[in-house]
Amino acid sequence: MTAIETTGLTKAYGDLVAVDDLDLAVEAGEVFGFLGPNGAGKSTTINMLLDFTRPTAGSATVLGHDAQTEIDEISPRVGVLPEGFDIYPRLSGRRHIEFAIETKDAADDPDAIVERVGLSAADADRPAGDYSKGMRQRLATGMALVGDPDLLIMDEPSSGLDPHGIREMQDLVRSEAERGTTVFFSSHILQHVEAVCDRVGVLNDGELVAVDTIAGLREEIGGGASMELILADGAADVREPAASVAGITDVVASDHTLECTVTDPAAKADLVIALDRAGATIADVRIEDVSLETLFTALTSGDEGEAEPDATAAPVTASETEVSR
Ligand SMILES: Nc1ncnc2c1ncn2[C@@H]1O[C@H](COP(=O)(O)OP(=O)(O)OP(=O)(O)O)[C@@H](O)[C@H]1O
Repeated sequence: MTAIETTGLTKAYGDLVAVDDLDLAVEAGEVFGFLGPNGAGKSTTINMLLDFTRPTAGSATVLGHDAQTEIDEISPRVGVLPEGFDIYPRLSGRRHIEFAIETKDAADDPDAIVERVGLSAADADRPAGDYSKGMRQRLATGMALVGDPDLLIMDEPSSGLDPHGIREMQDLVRSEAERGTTVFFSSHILQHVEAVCDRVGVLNDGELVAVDTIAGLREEIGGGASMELILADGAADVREPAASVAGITDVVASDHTLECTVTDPAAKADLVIALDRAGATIADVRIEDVSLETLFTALTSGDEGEAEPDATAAPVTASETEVSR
């Protein structure tokens, strides 16, 4: 069964087409990453799935029901972690959870939910207005989990979380998926998506530019790994035999180092065999996959096929790679 299916889903604001003819299918039980740079149309898509916004054209079904005409069938079975969640500053965290339980007419234990999202019992008693951004995000996640939803829609769930919180959120997504929940996870931070998602859909300027596993996307972009070999007797003499291996390009020899680009994964072994036959003694080998940043820059800037390997990619700031325009 498909948990989410959109057909020609389109939303225009005047001349601006925020979501353009989107055909997307997310299978039940899947953790699906919805990726794209700022302004790509992710939130607009989510808003149409939840009938917060009406499409200009096309349609969507959620859990088998039409998102526009059967939202009352959908809402009780969906947990939503919205982007920019509003709190009631004077109400405690626990009261927020209790409120969500009452609204959904669910039977959850508020303390169990508080614990599940990593808030302490003492924090749960504090007014939510005093919470840090990360604590608010945990609270919003807890409210989304109320009623054991079949589908969890998370809009930038790692927003405001520290690295420890991000790991906990990823564990939580995995454990929800193990319970059979479908998770639709929107983000512009690639590592967060790669860590938890079975497949990703990449949105750019309102259009879906790719749907695949991260490994599949890497392959689609051209394999593009880089390989560096250290040769005991120097690299100059084996440049030619290396360059003649199918799937090996851009061979550069300097001193004892041979660097090249691998466009076909099978060529790595062929290169080692070719160098051995040419009499080279390989002292070390280093292989780098295409970086996520390079991969998504290629997907979202229209430079498909020009992905560069990690070794030559621009330095990544902090520990995150973001899709940026
Ligand atoms: N109510 C609105 N009126 C006019 N334009 C809008 C409206 N809502 C969204 N847009 C525009 O639609 C485009 C897509 O916005 P959207 O919020 O869906 O992107 P996003 O992928 O969720 O971005 P982000 O990662 O920054 O949250 C943007 O150009 C945005 O300015």
